[in-house]
Amino acid sequence: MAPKQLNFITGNKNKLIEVEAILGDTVDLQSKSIDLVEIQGTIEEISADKCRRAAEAVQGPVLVEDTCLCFNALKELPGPYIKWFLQALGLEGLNAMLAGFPDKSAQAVCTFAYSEGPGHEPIIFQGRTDGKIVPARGPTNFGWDPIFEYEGKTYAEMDKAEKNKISHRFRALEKLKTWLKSEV
Ligand SMILES: O=c1nc[nH]c2c1ncn2[C@H]1C[C@H](O)[C@@H](COP(=O)(O)OP(=O)(O)OP(=O)(O)O)O1
Ligand SMILES: [Mg+2]
Repeated sequence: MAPKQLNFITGNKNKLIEVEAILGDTVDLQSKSIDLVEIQGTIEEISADKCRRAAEAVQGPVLVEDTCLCFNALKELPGPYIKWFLQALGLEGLNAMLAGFPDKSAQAVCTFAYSEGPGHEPIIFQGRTDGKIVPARGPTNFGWDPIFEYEGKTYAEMDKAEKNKISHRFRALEKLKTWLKSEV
């Protein structure tokens, strides 16, 4: 059964702002900031595990999301570990990682996981946007937005509405929305 309300658990306020903007009034969105432990593994394993932990933490239905930035030349690394690479190396360092490779292409991957509560298997919704890694351009308020270029503009150079029409997060939420409608 699809829920009428979603409780989005995230410690990242920029994610929440985008999710609110993309979902609009299609669903009643609640949220709670919890810093969840994240395991190592495939993208799907990490999201599902994060979802189970969130369901345990709030003892109820939850939505979580995990974002990856995959460099194709590096066999999709840093992937789910991008947060720690960004923190350690910064935007310039992420560019430098690709210095020895002609292929600068990358994929932004967003994986939502929804669970009805503790003991319920998470359902996964994934969206992907293909782009390339470039020297930083645009405002630096959200993660790696300034170095991810899609069709000539970095995410950071786009206004919010523009990013929210083509982003990995938008594409994942389209699938979530379809599921919400199909289960009514
Ligand atoms: O659209 C995005 N544009 C640019 N940067 C982004 C985006 N979305 C996530 N990010 C950054 C945040 C974090 O450095 C890493 C993902 O890590 P990730 O674990 O999914 O996010 P988080 O720890 O900040 O929040 P959460 O509490 O939901 O796990 O990429
Ligand atoms: Mg996280």
